[in-house]
Amino acid sequence: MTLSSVAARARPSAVQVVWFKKDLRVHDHSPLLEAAARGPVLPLYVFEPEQLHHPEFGGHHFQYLQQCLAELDEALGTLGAPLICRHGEAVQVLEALHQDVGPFALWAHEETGNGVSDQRDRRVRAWCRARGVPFTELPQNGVVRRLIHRDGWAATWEERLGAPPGPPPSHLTPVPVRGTPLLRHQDANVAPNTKTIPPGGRRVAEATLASFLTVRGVGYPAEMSSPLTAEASCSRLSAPLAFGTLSLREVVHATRQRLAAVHGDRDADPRWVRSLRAFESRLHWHCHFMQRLESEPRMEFEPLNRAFDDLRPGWDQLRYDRWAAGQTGYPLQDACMRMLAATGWLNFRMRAMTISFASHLLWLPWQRPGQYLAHQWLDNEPGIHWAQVQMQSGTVGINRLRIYNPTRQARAQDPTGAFIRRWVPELRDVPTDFIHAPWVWSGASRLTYPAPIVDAEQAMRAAKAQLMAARDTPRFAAEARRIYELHGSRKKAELRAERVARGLPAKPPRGGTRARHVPDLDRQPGLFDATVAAPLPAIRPARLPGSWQTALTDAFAAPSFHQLKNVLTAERAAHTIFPPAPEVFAALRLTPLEDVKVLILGQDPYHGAGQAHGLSFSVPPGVRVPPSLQNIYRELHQDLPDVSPPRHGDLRRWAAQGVLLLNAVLTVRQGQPNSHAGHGWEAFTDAVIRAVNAKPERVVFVLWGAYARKKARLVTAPHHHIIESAHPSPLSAAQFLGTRPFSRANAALLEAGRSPIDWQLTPDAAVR
Ligand SMILES: Cc1cc2nc3c(=O)[nH]c(=O)nc-3n(C[C@H](O)[C@H](O)[C@H](O)COP(=O)(O)OP(=O)(O)OC[C@H]3O[C@@H](n4cnc5c(N)ncnc54)[C@H](O)[C@@H]3O)c2cc1C
Repeated sequence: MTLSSVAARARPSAVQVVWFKKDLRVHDHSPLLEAAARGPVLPLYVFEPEQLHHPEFGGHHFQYLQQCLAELDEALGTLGAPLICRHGEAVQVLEALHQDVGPFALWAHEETGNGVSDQRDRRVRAWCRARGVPFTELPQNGVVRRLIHRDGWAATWEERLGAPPGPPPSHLTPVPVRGTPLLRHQDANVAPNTKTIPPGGRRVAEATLASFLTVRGVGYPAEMSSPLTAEASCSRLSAPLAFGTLSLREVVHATRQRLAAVHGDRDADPRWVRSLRAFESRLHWHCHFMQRLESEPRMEFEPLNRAFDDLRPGWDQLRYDRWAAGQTGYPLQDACMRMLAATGWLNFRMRAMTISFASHLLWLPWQRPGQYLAHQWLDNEPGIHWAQVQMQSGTVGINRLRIYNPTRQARAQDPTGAFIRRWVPELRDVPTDFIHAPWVWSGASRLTYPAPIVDAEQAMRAAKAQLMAARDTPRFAAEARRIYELHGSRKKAELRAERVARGLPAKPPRGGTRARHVPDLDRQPGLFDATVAAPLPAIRPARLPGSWQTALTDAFAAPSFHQLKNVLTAERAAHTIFPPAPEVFAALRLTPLEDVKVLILGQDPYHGAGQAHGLSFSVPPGVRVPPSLQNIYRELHQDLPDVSPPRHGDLRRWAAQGVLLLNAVLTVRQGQPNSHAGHGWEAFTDAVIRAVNAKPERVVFVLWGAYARKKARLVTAPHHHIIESAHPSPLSAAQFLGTRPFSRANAALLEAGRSPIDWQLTPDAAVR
C-alpha cells in the first residue's frame, strides 16, 4: 500500500497509533514522522507473550529491551507523548485500544521477523481490514516486500539507505489513554539476565557508533576475524540495529560522512578508507541476508535448497549437549561457546565456525543448534541469522562449500592461545605448542578437559562427501538456479561483466596473505565501560585556564583523547618521554584562550634531554639555543633591527603576551623525532586551533614549514591573518630568512585594533 493511498483514507486529526517493534527510536522513524503530521499520536509498545516466551528470547534480550524502552519513553515524553505499553496478544491489544480511543490509523515499520511475528503481522493486517483501520507499514532498510528477483535490488538499497536520515518530529500531540508500566522480568515471566551485556538504549548506541568510526574501526578488515581483536575492532552495532535504537540509514550516513572526512585529510591514518569501505559493505549484507527470509520465510524451518531435505536425518543429544556446553575437546570452538554464553556476542568468523562445527563435524540437523545460537545472540536478527545458519551448513548451494577446521582456525586466529586460556581455564597451563591440540600433549591425562568429540579431519571429509553427493543431483541444480534468481547477489556478476568490458581477466588476481599483528588481550580497552563506548568523562589536565577547559571540553572527552592518555601512560612506563608530564600543556597554561593574539605552530617537541618544556621552538634557560631557534633570532633581528637576540632560548615572555607557542604533537620519545605522531595529539591540537579560529577578534597564525602550513585549512574565519613560510630549520633557512613574520604579525594586529607584541626577550632569562 502506498503512503498517499493510506493517507487519503486516514482522516486528518484522527488518532494515529504508532506501533514500535524493532525500531525503538524517535530519529529517522518515518511512521512516527508521518503520523505526527496527521493528528494526535499514541506511541504504542506491545509486550507480546508469544515473543517473550519464544525459545529464541531470553533474559538478556529482556533487560536490553527494558533499557531501550525506558530511553524511548523519555524521548517521546520530551516530544509531548510518552510511550504507552500494553501486555497481550497484538490483535487483542489493538481491539482494546479501539474500544478506549475509538477509530484510529495504525503505523509501523515493515518487519522481517521470525515465523511468530510474521503470523502476528498477518493477523493484525486481517483485523485492520475487518475493522476499517488504515494500517501503513513503511520500510526501514533495504529489504523489499514481495520481491520477485534480485535484479536491481542494490539500486533500491541505495535509494533508501543513501537518503539522509529523517529528523524526529518537532512535537507530538498526546492521546489521553492508560498504559501499563514497563514490565519487569517477574511480571513478564522471563528469566533474569545472566550475561554481561552492553547497556541498551540510543545514547550508548550513538557513543558506540562514534567510537567505532573515529577510533576503534581503523584496523577493521585486518582485525575483524580474530576473536582477540574483533571485540574492540568490530563496530558492535548489531544489537542497536536489531532493536532499532539506531537506524541502518543513520549508520550508513555517518559512515559515508566519516569516509568523506578522512578522504580529504592527509593527516588521517590511511587505513581508514579501506576500513570504512569494508564496513559499509557489511551494511549491505545486513539487508542482503534479511531479504532471504523476507522472500522465503520457510527457511527458518526447512533447507533453502530442497535437495538437502533429507541430508541429516538423525539426532544425537549427547553431541548437541557437548557442543552447546563448550565441551567438544576442540579448544577454540569451546572457548567461543563459553564466551557466547557469557556475553551474547561473537564475531562473524567464530559464529560461522560454531555452526559449521555442529552441522558438519557433528552432522547435526542445523535447526536446533541454530535456535540455540539465536537464543544466545543478544543481536538476534532472524533474517541474518537463518540465512547465515543455512549458508554455513551448506544447505543453500549457490556459494562455495566451506567447512571450518577448528584447529586450523585456532592456530590462525589465536596463535598464542590467549583467547582459549581466557575462556577455557582448564587449559591455562598447557604449553603454547599444544594449546590448539591439547590431546597430543604429554600432560593431557591430567587435564579436566575432554578428549576431542570426533576426529575433525575425518568428520570434515565425510561431511564434504555427503554434501557433494547431494549437490550432484538434477534437483540440486534446479534448486540452485531458482535460489540464485530469487536470492543471489548480483554484485559479482556485475563486477565480472565490468572487468570483461574493460578487457581485464574475469577474475582479479589473488593477493598474498599478510602477517597479522597479535594483540595483548589485557591491553584492550573495555568496550562498553567508560573508556570507549559510553559517554566518556572529560580528562582535565591540572591548572588549565578556565577558557581552555570550556573550549576543549569535547576534545578532552573524545575517545581518541582517552586512548592517547592510555598510550602515553604505557609510553612513559617504558621510555623517556619529553617534555616532562607537568609541562605537556605549558603552552595552554601560559597563554589563556582569551589572551591569544598570535599562534606560532611547530611540529613536535625537541627530542634531546632537557630541551622541551611545552612551548614550540622554546628551550628552558641554560639549554643551548637549538639551530631552528637561532635562525628565528636571526630573522627577528633582521626584521626588527631594534630587537636584539637574547643569549637563551626561553620564549615564555612571548607566551605571556599572547603568543600561543603550540606544537601539533605535544610529546615525543627521547631521540626519536615525531615518534608520537598519529597517536591522537593531532586531533587534540586541531581542536585547539579551531578554538582559536572561533575567537571574534583577530589572531595572527604563523605557519612555518609544510607541516604547519597544512593547518591553514582550519583557519576559516576571514578576520584572522595567516603568515606562511618555509621552516626556520637549517635545511630551509634560506627560504625562511627575509620573510619578516614579526613585523607583519604586528602590522596585522594593529590593523585590527589590537596591541602589538613586544618581541624583545630579556637578555638573560625569561620574564613570566
Ligand atoms: C551463524 C551466524 C549467525 C548470525 N546471526 C546474526 C544475527 O542474529 N544478527 C546479526 O546482526 N548478525 C548475525 N550474524 C552476522 C555477523 O556475524 C554479525 O552481524 C556481527 O558479528 C555482529 O557484530 P558487529 O555489529 O560488531 O559486526 P560488524 O562487523 O561491525 O558489522 C556491522 C554490521 O554489519 C552487518 N553484518 C556484518 N556481518 C554480516 C554478515 N555476515 N551478514 C549479515 N550482516 C552482517 C550487521 O548488521 C553488523 O552489525 C550471524 C553470522 C553467522 C555466521
